[in-house]
Amino acid sequence: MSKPTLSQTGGSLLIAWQLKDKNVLIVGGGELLSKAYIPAQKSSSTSTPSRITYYDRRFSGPAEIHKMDMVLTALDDANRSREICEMCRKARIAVNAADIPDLCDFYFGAQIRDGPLQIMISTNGNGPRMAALMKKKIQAALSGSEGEAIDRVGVLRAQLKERSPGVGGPLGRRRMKWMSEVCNTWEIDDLTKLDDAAITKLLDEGWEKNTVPSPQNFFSNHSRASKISLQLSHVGDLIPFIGTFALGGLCATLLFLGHRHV
Ligand SMILES: C[C@@]1(CC(=O)O)c2cc3[nH]c(cc4nc(cc5[nH]c(cc(n2)[C@H]1CCC(=O)O)[C@@](C)(CC(=O)O)[C@@H]5CCC(=O)O)C(CC(=O)O)=C4CCC(=O)O)c(CCC(=O)O)c3CC(=O)O
Ligand SMILES: NC(=O)C1=CN([C@@H]2O[C@H](COP(=O)(O)OP(=O)(O)OC[C@H]3O[C@@H](n4cnc5c(N)ncnc54)[C@H](O)[C@@H]3O)[C@@H](O)[C@H]2O)C=CC1
Repeated sequence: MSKPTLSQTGGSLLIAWQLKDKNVLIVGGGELLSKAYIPAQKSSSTSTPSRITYYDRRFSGPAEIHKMDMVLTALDDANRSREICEMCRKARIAVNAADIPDLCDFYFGAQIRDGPLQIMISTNGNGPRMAALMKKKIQAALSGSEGEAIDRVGVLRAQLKERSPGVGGPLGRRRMKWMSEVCNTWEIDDLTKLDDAAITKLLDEGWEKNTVPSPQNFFSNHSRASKISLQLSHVGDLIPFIGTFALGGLCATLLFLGHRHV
């Protein structure tokens, strides 16, 4: 198998764009929109999420794209779509026109989502159906636990940064090395077992001691520790009986001594 190389025909910048606090305008979108974005929300404004505002009017001109961070057109009128793209280009707003790839600043891709895990497959406009097929192959190679594992790694990483804060420098390097080592040496299933208590333990026994325990040792200690505490609690259950025996023994001894005196 040959190593992947950068395509001679050019690629795209693949980024995870944060929509939070951004304004996105979708112009048009009948059937397409109802399938892809906001099913059945056009007719009932009460069920529209507050993040989405539906304007029941025709696109009026450049004022509509003012303050927009991104514009999508999904019209049954290709000429109007082209005009809107032109306006966006002038205003330097990123635009996507359904069905006119040549005019698009960006394309959508096939997506796999599992909690915080997002995989986008793009053929850069060459073969959308091929993107869908690649998605199936990648899905088949995933166990389904990756999203949960990444979620736990996210919590571990946040707590590590809270415990040892600061940007860059030797501490930053040490943090990155330790986190990488945890991710490299622990399997996906091991990472999913990192509940909040285990995360604290891993930071105490791993990070603080500048080591990364093997998951086998980490979890067997964990369960041995809980077995020992279980046994101790059984010993605790016996204390009343031991106490009774001791008291009985003491009484018997006193009686015996008393008898001897008589
Ligand atoms: C540029 C882009 C739109 C953009 O982002 O602006 C675009 C454009 C066009 N698609 C067309 C056709 C088909 N599109 C699909 C499917 C998908 N198309 C998607 C994205 C994109 N399609 C962007 C490029 C992405 C890339 O290159 O990787 C996916 C990945 C994601 C999504 O739709 O959100 C989604 C799969 C999602 C999934 O399964 O997960 C299928 C197959 C199917 O439905 O199964 C077919 C028929 C078979 C075929 O043509 O391959 C045509 C008509 C061509 C014609 O007339 O002949 C055009 C226009 C043109 O090419 O001119
Ligand atoms: N339906 C689908 O699955 C797909 C559609 N497309 C493409 O996406 C585009 C839209 O498709 P559909 O949603 O199916 O079409 P549609 O005909 O159902 O919806 C288009 C909508 O745009 C509105 N519109 C037209 N001119 C307008 C203007 N000036 N201002 C505001 N709204 C306006 C119309 O009132 C209509 O609601 C087409 O170019 C189509 O080829 C692409 C991929 C899939």
